[in-house]
Amino acid sequence: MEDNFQSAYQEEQERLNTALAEIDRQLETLRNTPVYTGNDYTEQILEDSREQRRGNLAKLRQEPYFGRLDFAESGDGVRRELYIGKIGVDREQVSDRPLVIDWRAPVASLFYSFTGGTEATSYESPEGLIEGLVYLKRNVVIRKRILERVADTYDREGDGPAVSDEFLVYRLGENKDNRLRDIVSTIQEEQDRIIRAAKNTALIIQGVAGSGKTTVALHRLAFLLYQYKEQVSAERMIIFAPNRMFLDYISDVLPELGVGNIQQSTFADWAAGILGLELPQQSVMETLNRWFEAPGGMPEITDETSERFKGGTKLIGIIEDAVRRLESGSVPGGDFTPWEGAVLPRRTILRWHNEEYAPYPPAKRKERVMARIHRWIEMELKKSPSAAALKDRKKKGAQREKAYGAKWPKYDPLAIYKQIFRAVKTPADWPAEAPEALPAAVLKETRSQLKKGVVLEEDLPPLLYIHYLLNGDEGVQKFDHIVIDEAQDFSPFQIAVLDLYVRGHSFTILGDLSQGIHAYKGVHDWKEMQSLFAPEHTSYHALTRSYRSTMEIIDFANGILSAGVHSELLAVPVFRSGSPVRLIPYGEQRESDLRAALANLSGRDYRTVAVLTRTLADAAHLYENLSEHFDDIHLIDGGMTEYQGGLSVLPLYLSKGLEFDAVIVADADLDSYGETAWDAKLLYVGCTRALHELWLMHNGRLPDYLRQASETAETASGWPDVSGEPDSK
Ligand SMILES: Nc1ncnc2c1ncn2[C@@H]1O[C@H](COP(=O)(O)OP(=O)(O)OP(=O)(O)O)[C@@H](O)[C@H]1O
Repeated sequence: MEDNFQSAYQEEQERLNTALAEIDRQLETLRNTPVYTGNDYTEQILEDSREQRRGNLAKLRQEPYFGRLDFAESGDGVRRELYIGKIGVDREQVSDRPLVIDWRAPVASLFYSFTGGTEATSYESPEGLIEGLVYLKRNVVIRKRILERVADTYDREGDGPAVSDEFLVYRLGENKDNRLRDIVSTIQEEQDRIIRAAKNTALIIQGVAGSGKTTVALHRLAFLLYQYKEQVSAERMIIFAPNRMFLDYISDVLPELGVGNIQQSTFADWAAGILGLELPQQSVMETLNRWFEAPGGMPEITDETSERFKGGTKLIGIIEDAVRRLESGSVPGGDFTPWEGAVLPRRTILRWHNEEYAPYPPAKRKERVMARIHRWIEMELKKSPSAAALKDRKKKGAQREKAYGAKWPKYDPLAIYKQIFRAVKTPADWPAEAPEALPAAVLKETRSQLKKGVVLEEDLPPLLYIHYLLNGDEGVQKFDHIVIDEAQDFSPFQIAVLDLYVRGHSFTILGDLSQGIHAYKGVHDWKEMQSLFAPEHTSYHALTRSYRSTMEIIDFANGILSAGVHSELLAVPVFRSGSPVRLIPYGEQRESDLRAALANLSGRDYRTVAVLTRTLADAAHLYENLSEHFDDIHLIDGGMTEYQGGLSVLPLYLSKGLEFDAVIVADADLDSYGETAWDAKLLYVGCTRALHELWLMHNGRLPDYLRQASETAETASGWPDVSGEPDSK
């Protein structure tokens, strides 16, 4: 075994030497090629491509590839060694194999989809299905040109028929810093299928916590850019994430994959940008406060809860009705008379509006009709009998044209939205009462909020829809693809609106219903989203394996899911064992116990440790105390734009999407968490943030689901033994 390993290592070292020498040579040649600065277009294109290759080779000379796959096609049966890296490189001499194959290339898919066995396997290539035998799947870790590790995960001539998880487990055992990383060397088969799925479908992915949803979405973008080079561009792709700090947390993955310029935004920022509204961050924080900081837990949610109603599709009908109503009475009454003696009959204007410009949306129609009127005035002016008359008519005409334009309805989304909620005077031909379909509570709340001039996050989808109905998509650059992360917190209305801004329903929608802690606005069942698309335009996938946490943590989190969330979407752990989950009752002093817990965990080899509290107010209070004792400690609130890693104190609901080497859940007891499924979801989110260590601190009165979880999973009670010996339940 040792000999095999030695020879594999030696073989890879030799191959690495050859590959590095060739990459260095190619880079040298390119660097010696004078940079073209002239105006010849073809030369400029060639220079761009040389510049890109210079950049790629400079990266590759540090870490040229990460995997090797030996594959023999059924046709000629010749075993070929294929080296797979983040970027493909051709050889200097033309050959049947590139020096490095891009991980996104069709043949590289075998590296991920092959799950073992001795049977022939196949992959889809542009020439059709290619069959053959896999002989070897090998992971090769190269850092800064040094070969650090060689691990075979499958060897046809070796002992086992299956692909081993050993290398994956080694990778998962590493500590994390303040950024999410790429996983190209260990993408798993179920993830690969999503990454490589065809572009023009709304993919809906339910994935348990830690199943790699965010990571997979980012890799999928890199894949789509490679596979559909001619059809998509990075600038026309967008990823929506829950907050700006999360965007910062994921911001390294795409550049690591050699992909730049993909737009990244929160829905609120993007929508406010299109609407030209200044949506204060304040309003996002207010929503969080209302739901998460309320004393006594989350307020009750019904279909008439404002966020939920405004996120549902019932409002669509009300909006369409209002816009139609406005439009039908839009052409002002009476003929248009720019000066005495010149008359443009209303029936002519109506013909332009209702017939000639009928295909345009209302705001564009108005624009066109007004432009036509302007041209008509200019023609009429030519008939002026004298220069003095011309001057007089010009002045009058301009004034009356302006006045006539002002008589049209104001095609402003916010103005119309206010009219729907009767927060301003409505047009004369509208009923005095607001539409019956608007629930009384939503009407009252929204009316008073709009009267104060406040626009909330929940108002953005309806406002955008009105904007779209008024202006259509003329002049709008549609997206080639949209990724929505944490999609369980998106409403169906948000998705319906986004569908208007993307070509070919090209979506990757990822989320986890068990983490649906924003139930007041999000979906409760993926069918709510699926039903927005024709069946042939959507497909559903489930990711059930969880990669983030140790088996002990996953078992414990599964216990919360079964007993508290009553969900069957349990996670399947990768076989990575660690310390038991620890439940620690507070002694005399809560804060000094939390301090001691943090001191213990941060004293180890971990890079990120978090204390999760029930509310932001708790987090702020605790932070004040802890910051006197710890240097590199940060308080995370909803307005943060950057995630710094190290030690963090944050309310549990803001930890969604993030991960930490070790997590301390403060106050995991009935004083802070009730027995409801929502409380259980909150704790599920918190517990699944931990990679290696999870400690729950409490006052002895645990919610029932936590008690049950602690009985079914491997847990330890109390402080760790100073001797480091494993301790009992
Ligand atoms: N195939 C893989 N190889 C190595 N690491 C992986 C793999 N898949 C996921 N991971 C790791 O698992 C962790 C969780 O990934 P990610 O945050 O993308 O999951 P998620 O499903 O979005 O999680 P959550 O919903 O809980 O926020 C990350 O550290 C990621 O690097």
